[in-house]
Amino acid sequence: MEKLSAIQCCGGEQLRFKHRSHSLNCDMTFSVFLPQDAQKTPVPVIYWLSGLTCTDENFVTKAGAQRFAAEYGVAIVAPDTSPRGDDVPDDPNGAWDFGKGAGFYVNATEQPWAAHYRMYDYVVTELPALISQHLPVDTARQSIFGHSMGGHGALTIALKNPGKYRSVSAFSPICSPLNCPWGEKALGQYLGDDRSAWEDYDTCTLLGKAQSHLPVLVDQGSADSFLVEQLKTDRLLRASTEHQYPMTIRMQAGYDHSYFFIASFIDEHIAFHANHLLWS
Ligand SMILES: N[C@@H](CCC(=O)N[C@@H](CSC=O)C(=O)NCC(=O)O)C(=O)O
Repeated sequence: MEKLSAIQCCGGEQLRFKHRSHSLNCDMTFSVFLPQDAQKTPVPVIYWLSGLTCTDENFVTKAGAQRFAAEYGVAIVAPDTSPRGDDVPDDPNGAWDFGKGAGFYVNATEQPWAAHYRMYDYVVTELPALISQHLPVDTARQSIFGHSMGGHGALTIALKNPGKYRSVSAFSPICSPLNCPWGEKALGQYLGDDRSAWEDYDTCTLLGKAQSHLPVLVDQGSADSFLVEQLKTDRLLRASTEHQYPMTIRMQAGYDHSYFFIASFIDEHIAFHANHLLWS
């Protein structure tokens, strides 16, 4: 693991690393905020999963999360959103909602994607092992959150791995990739035509299979231009009611899909996770 940068921030450090990923078969970068407390003792960790078109840097530079992570003494790890490099296949037409920048946090089974597009394994297994080996983080105390495609990633990963994460939250998540154009485009190519294989990565379907409940917080802006066609928060509301899965879903009046929305509520999301990581 090679350290690319280290910048003092809010009493702690904003770090960036590069490493060879065996899950993704390529070189990857990721960012980590370590609070000052990490100089004394391993700290709990929250994973942030970004959305379409993002790298590890969007969240680091736009969300304003470091001040609150420092306050609660938690690390935040922000991976990239897809495999990278010249050997990694991309959308032939250069689309922004498929291929590089759009890994969808799944393990692809179809060619030519299967050799590299394994973001699920990368986030769930490889990255936690790597950071616990090299950084002062306590991966027995983990939570996960994300935005849009990353909100879908956070929710599905938490639901598929009971006991691994203490809490999950999402801003503007894609609630049911089985039922929206972004999801149909990505899962259809990464996983193939058999839609039953997609159910394993569909939050609304996974809620119906859950044997236990973890704390869930979702924020959605009412002025989000993707809400009706892509995100479909109404489906999440219906599924949580139908399957009696308790969660807090808040419609935030007037907010759009941008990082200005995330920055407006990031303090509440970090406090929510800190509550479960530090005191429960
Ligand atoms: N390029 C697109 C807009 C893409 C976009 O809005 N991406 C969002 C995530 S969308 C769902 O996963 C994002 O987080 N962008 C990065 C940022 O820093 O804002 C278009 O032109 O419409």
